[in-house]
Amino acid sequence: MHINPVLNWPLPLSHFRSFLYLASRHQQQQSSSSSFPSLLWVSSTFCLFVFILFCFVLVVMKSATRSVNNESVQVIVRCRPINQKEEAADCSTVVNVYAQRGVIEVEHPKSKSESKIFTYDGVYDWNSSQQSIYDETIMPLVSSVLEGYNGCVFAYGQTGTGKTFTMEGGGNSEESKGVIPRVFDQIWAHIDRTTGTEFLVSVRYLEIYMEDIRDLLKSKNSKPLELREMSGQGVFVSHLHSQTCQSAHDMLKAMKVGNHNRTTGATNMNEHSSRSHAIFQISIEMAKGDTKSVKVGKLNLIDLAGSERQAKTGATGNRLKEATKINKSLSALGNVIYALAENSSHIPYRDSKLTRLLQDSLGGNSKTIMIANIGPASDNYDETIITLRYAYRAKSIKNQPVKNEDCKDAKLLDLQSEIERLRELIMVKSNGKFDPDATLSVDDIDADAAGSSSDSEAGETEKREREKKIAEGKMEIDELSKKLRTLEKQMVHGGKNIVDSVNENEIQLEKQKSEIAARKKREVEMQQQLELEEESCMELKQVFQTLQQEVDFKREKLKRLHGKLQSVKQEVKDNHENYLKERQDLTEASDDATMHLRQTLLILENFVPSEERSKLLNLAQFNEDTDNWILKKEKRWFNPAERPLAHDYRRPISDYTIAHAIPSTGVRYRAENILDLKLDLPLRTTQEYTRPTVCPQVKAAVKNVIRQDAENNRIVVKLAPHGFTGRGISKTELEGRYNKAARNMVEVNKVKQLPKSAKPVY
Ligand SMILES: Nc1ncnc2c1ncn2[C@@H]1O[C@H](COP(=O)(O)OP(=O)(O)OP(=O)(O)O)[C@@H](O)[C@H]1O
Repeated sequence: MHINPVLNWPLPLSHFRSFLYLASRHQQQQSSSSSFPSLLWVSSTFCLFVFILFCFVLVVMKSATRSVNNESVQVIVRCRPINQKEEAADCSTVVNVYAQRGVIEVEHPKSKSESKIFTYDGVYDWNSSQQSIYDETIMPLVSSVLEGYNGCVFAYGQTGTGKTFTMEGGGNSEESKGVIPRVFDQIWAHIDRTTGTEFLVSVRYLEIYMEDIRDLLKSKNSKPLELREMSGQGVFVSHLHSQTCQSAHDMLKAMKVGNHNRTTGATNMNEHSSRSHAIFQISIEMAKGDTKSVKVGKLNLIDLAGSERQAKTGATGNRLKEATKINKSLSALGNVIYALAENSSHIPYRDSKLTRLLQDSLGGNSKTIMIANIGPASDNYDETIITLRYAYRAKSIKNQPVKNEDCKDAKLLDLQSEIERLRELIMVKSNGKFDPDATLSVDDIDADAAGSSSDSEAGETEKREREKKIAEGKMEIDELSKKLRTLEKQMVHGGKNIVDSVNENEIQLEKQKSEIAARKKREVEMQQQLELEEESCMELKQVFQTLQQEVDFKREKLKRLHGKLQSVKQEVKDNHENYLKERQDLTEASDDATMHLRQTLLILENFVPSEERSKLLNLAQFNEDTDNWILKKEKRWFNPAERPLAHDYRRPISDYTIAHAIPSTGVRYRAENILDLKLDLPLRTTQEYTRPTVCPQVKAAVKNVIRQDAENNRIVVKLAPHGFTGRGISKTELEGRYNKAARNMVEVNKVKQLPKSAKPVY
């Protein structure tokens, strides 16, 4: 807004003021005339109108500045070194990394001239260190989270390209530490330095395995969790365990516990392949001084499972099922990226649990970094190109990060008020002498009691009762103090380790690092801008002196455009080939599933009686969400006394148990029958068995066939020199059975030729 130097008012206001001045002059001149009242009315109406217009402009400008706060998803690409397997298979390196320009070039394995070029916010080759990636890209994001923004870092790429290596690290050394442990260090270095602020840091860790959400901070067999959506909170996982941390070490411990519980497995492409998407969530609540205003920074650190082709990973059985689910959710992620990049009206977030959880990180309230991991080998050319294309598209996704200030639902506020309440309670109980660490001594109490009853002659019983009451009070205070200490422990006072951490050199170093990172980023951006401008300015710069020159220039331009057209055509062709490959993979997976289904149906139809089948069918129902058959929800008994009992277990009878057996809590007891399946007793017993009578013609026909087969040497009767009896059958009985069978097949030539000592083997 311009400032009028004369009146020193912003322009619209200065107009407003001049108008008032003119109106008053006019009023003075016309004071005697009869039109004065009407002029005053007109001028005041006009003033009001201008004022309203001015307010409106202000509001529009403010909302415009807010909507301008769009921020693109930052995309960086990291290429891992070629591995032994690839070297042994004589694969060549087809990836060239130009870090200064932020460019990745991928050569076609069969023709080097057919290379593809992609530009990103940052690119890192096989020599890049974990430290440089962190300092240059992640550190600024974590600083924003510590100011109250939401942040997200996710690693995406083909299996075995180094996502876990980048996010978690590749060993125990300091240099090999990945993004996640470095984030812990940065957060706690900040807390240690920030005086006068209280922090509440908590972590959660979950995995999405075969479209089931599992809590990684609980045991491996914990129940799958549900996704919920609430206005203001967005999409979140309900009942996910949240662990409060007091140090970087606590966070590291939580990460290790989670990693231990995470599902991994070996494939041809990676010995320790992650079979699930893992999301490590950090929440940092910050309250400055005594203010009740709390800022909350949330950070999602995501290690996605890698996309894979069955032909390369050699996945079968469970591994194949996992791969199908992984590919399905990654393809849903790809669709979301594509729709956001194309500004589509519908973004298919609901297609998978992963995309629902990433809803805020992609196109929402978050600062997001995508790390696209690729391999350099010619063998993975197709997969590398697919990853690079997705990453390129993700660059154009716009987010709207907003600082989470003055959060009313912050846990820190509850914690602070609970601590306050406990302190007051302890104060009241200890007669105004507040000291949660002090324990009241009996002598103090005795002295107190003696003082208050020195005049009266209290008996022994009264004294004992008083002592008992005092001891009870002491216990209560101890209990409250313990509770208070536990709560206080959860909250961290910033600046506690200021002496250790505020090392001038360290702070200086950190400042320099972020300056270098910002400069490097600017350089890359400028370089990219320069290249773009150079290209577009070429035509303008050209001075056409002769017609021939113009023709040459136009020909050159045509050639360039032709090249671009060819590369677009190639992209379409590649996409089509990829589509065909993906379809083939899906067909193979579907064939596998069909075969499995046929086998199961065959068993069902031939070995499971029809009434049992229909019983199962009545019990089962198909769940569209989980894409699976589940058993129908069993009946829940509101009155615990009505619940059926399994075997002779005891029914819960205590008030406490009954009070907790509310169906909504989901509490179950061992004695509850989850499925009330009644076993059908067989209609007949074995004693009632009678041999079926065989029609004599059939008997004769069978005998005939056996005889003919035996004559043609098709029946082989295995005999051993020494007899062996089966379980529960005596030797004589066995021989008797053998002789009977032999008599039945008396005509069999082979039997006739057997030595007399020969005995059968069963
Ligand atoms: N930048 C790198 N430098 C050295 N080794 C690396 C690098 N990136 C990956 N590796 C090695 O490559 C192998 C595979 O890496 P990693 O397990 O991280 O892949 P991934 O992408 O997480 O695979 P998946 O999707 O199957 O889980 C590991 O042995 C890892 O140590």
